[in-house]
Amino acid sequence: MGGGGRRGRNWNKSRTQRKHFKENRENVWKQPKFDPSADSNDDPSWQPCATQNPAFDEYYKEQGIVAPEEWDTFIEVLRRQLPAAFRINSSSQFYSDLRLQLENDFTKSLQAESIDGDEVEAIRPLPWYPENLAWQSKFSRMQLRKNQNLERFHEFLKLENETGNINRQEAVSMVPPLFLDVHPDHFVLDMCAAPGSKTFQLLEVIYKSMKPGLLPNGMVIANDLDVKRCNLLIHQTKRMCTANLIVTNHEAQHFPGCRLSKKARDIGIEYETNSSQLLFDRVLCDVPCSGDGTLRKAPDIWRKWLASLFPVLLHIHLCFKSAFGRLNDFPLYRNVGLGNGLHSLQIQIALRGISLLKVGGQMVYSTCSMNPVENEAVVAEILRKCGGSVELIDVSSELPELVRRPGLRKWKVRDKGLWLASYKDVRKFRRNGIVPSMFPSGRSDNAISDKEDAGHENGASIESEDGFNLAEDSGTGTNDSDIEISDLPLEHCMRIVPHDQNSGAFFIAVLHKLSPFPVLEKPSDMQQNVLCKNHEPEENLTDHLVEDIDGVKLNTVDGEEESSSGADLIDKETDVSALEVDPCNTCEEQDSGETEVAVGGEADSLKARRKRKLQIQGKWKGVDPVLFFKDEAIINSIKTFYGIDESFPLNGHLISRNMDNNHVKRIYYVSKSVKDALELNFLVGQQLKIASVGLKIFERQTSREGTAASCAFRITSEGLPVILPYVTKQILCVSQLDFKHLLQYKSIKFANFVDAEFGEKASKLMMGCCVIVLRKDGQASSDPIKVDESTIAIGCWKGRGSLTVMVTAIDCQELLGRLFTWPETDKSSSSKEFNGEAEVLGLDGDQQVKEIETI
Ligand SMILES: C[S@@+](CC[C@H](N)C(=O)[O-])C[C@H]1O[C@@H](n2cnc3c(N)ncnc32)[C@H](O)[C@@H]1O
Repeated sequence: MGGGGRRGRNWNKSRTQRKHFKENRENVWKQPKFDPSADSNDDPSWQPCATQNPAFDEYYKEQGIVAPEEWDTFIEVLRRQLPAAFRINSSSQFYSDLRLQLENDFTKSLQAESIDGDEVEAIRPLPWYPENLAWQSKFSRMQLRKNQNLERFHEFLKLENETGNINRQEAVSMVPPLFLDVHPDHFVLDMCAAPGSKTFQLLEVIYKSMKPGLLPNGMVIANDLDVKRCNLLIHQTKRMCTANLIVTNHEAQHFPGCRLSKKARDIGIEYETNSSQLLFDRVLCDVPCSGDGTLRKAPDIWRKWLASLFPVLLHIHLCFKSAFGRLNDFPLYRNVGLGNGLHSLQIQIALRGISLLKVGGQMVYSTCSMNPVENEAVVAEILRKCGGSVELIDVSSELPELVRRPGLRKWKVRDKGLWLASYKDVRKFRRNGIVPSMFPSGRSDNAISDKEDAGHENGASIESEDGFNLAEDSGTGTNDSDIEISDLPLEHCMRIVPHDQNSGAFFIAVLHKLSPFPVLEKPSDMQQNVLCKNHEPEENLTDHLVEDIDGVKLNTVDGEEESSSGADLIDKETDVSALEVDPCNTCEEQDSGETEVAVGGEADSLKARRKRKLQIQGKWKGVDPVLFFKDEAIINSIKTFYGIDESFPLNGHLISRNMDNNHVKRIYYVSKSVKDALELNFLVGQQLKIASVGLKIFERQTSREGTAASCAFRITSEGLPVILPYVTKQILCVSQLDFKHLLQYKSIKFANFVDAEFGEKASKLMMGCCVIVLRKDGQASSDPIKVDESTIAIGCWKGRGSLTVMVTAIDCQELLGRLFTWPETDKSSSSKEFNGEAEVLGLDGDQQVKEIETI
């Protein structure tokens, strides 16, 4: 459905896409996995101890995560169910209608239904989220499902969630993108993006105020390491129907630099935007973390803190506590261990993010963990590693309604039952797992001597120590005067805790890149020489930084482990892999002499040949190749059939994922920004492993009436908003009544349209796909079609005797409701009505829609 604008983009999806989406994406309004309210409110066997964990208490009390006098409130709120929150998609064509519906209709009607005369507002906008676009409901998902009085609201949430008009998202998870300060022309990298709620938010900003038929200059690259979660990300973001997104599947800490080689630049190959590397204005670094900030949403985390224990140990633990009246120190620290274990990875990912940031750009580092080792310690290490090239921004005056606390400047590290105040407390045999950067000072120079450590190493076990103490008498015997305090301005970080505004917990830091990375503290002579020689320190240095941190060999750009000397590492740049044939692929154009030709000066032809060659290859095994679709015959047939205006940029913007042009089923559209990035990616040897790119705009189509259509491709629902202003043929305006009938009955014979003139015109369209635009109030049937933000259009199929909508049932339902008041929720009666009237009108309804399947 093409609303000429953003509305259509979000609720026009193919049947196939919807199916996949349903299978892959949790529709939280339908099938909650866990509902603590159900337990607490309805189930007498509910066990409060499921939300208790002495180890958790002990750990966070010691860290001073909240003041001692707040502790009880903090824990009490943590144990309560999390209010459901959701966001209106601000790029939806109907976003202001949705907001009005919430503000005027549901706010009042739900309050009237309020249970037990409860004073708490049934739903309310989150005060810190701009423009009343984010809302919180006091009802649990179970209440929404089971309470008849809430049914209309529940149906609303389900429908709008499925059509992409609203997104269910934990309130605090909405915060990091707000601090990223994204603009529509920004290149944004979302490093750990799945399942994609923040990516969706970023895309909304990129699309803000975009006119119909125009695409923003910016783009988002959303990356995730996990293939399955990448699929979730793809299906989540498909609801956004965007041409400005690339989804990639890399380890974020090794995200490709896509940097043109010096050699390539020397011979004149230049990336369109005159830059030689894919750099970003904004980076979101929402890293993998232990996740205890989501305890209210996922209460099983309470148990996971104890997961490594046998229940009997827990029992002993609790007995011990009651007998001796103090917290003991069993090794319950699964999450502490997890947090410690993630610390180095989090640093690596964040540093890679900084390295891919343009000078002047901003990065948000965030976690849903409360643990300072995953939070402040990581930020401190970034600042130390980057010298003065990165600053931590004070954003305390932004979003004043958002209650948050400054970051900590002191904390301790917990390891194997011991509290460690500084690195000198780390026993030698634990120094692989506990690193200096976990401590506030980040220093290793005061490490305990081997001699002192010998006792630990040779078997003086943890058990022999007094490991059952907290701060006052911690296992290492450290006292408060030993505790390190960071000299970095970590108070500029922010921590959101649950009891401040009835939310989950989150940690956020905003970093600003002031200059290229400095030279490493002690680079080897070789590195220094190479850096000076090439005058291009940044990428290489970044690579070294990563190497320095994790001690792991870098991957080369084509995925093979770097094993060469430092000089090679610099010299390799990206050109070698960019210009070489991928050994995994066979290519018609084997080109042993290409490099010499280039040096010999035939840069243009070489450039063209290389591009062509790389395009016909699929570099990444198991991933469909990304190819620029250039089949003139097909493109011309599409242009001619739909009369696509020359001003619509098609050339170079079409992508297929199939090497065989004769069997291309789907053609994707990419924005100029994505096109440029893809071109660069080809030039650098397809470093990006692209799982998904662009917007499906054309799809090969047939019907039960055969393939008589002179154009084999239909315009997809999601592609329609982009191309609608440029379509001059196969397009008709329809009256409100006939539009309503089309949505209701799905297929109408030409003779049965109320507006006979429209039926006549429709019968004269060419067989195949066409576009039907809803006529606006006051518009005459003879007026030319003008597309603006309020234009509503749908794709239809012109058959021999009838016109059939090519819009999914749920989209028809949503549009009917939105345009012509909501249909009854009683589906049985509405489908009966539909079938009965359809028979009278001689329609085949849904059945015919099903016949028009893609091939
Ligand atoms: C906190 S979640 C991200 C949530 C996401 N930003 C959102 O708002 O929907 C962390 C993600 O990092 C991914 N991940 C874990 N290790 C990674 C790595 N080394 N590189 C990239 N992604 C990674 C996980 O698969 C997971 O999807």
